[in-house]
Amino acid sequence: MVNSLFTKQDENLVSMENVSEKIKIYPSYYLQKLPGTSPQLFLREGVAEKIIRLAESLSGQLSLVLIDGWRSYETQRYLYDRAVACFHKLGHTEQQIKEEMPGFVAFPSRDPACPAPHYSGSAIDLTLAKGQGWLEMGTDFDDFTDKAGLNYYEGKEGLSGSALRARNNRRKLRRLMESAGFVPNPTEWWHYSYGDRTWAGANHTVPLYGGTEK
Ligand SMILES: C[C@@H](N)C(=O)N[C@H](C)C(=O)O
Ligand SMILES: [Zn+2]
Repeated sequence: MVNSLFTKQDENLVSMENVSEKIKIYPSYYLQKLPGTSPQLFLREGVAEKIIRLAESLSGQLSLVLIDGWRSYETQRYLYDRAVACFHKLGHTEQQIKEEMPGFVAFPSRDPACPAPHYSGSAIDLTLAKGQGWLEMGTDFDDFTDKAGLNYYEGKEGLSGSALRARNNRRKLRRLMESAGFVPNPTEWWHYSYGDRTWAGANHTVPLYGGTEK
């Protein structure tokens, strides 16, 4: 697939800074001083509009915390290599790593046919907050274990109070994001996308956005 086939490839990346009182930015990778990061968070214009509309619809003290949006190739490469090294250290086999990686960190591809989702500016990592506190989700951001799975708490009996809160908060984030047209990543409760190849697969259509530089 070539870039001209992405119908929204010309859309700009826009900064999410000061776009809504209901949106806070927590640039985790910049704060970790990873290569290729910046304190700003960028999304494709159409994706940004959806997120702003969603945020503005939140009631009371609820708000969105955006953790990552458009991601440079350099950052994607770093995250990928770091996760592989971490899985090796934990004793995972090559086969396990091959199977686990796509769910947790996409391959750092700039291939127009198959760009890493965040490199297209249409994938987003986020959570919900109430006042200053982030809602309980059961794991930290970028916890690359089964526990981060979107449905980890579903269908489990005898959940503790905090597990029940995490289950309900994951459901809440999912309901909000899906009703705005985003698709979730089954292995990471914080990752959603609109218009990338994951979204296209789930909607039996073609991606709207390819990879892009800032
Ligand atoms: C690394 C994590 N925050 C994330 O975004 N994972 C997905 C699978 C990705 O890298 O596209
Ligand atoms: Zn993500």
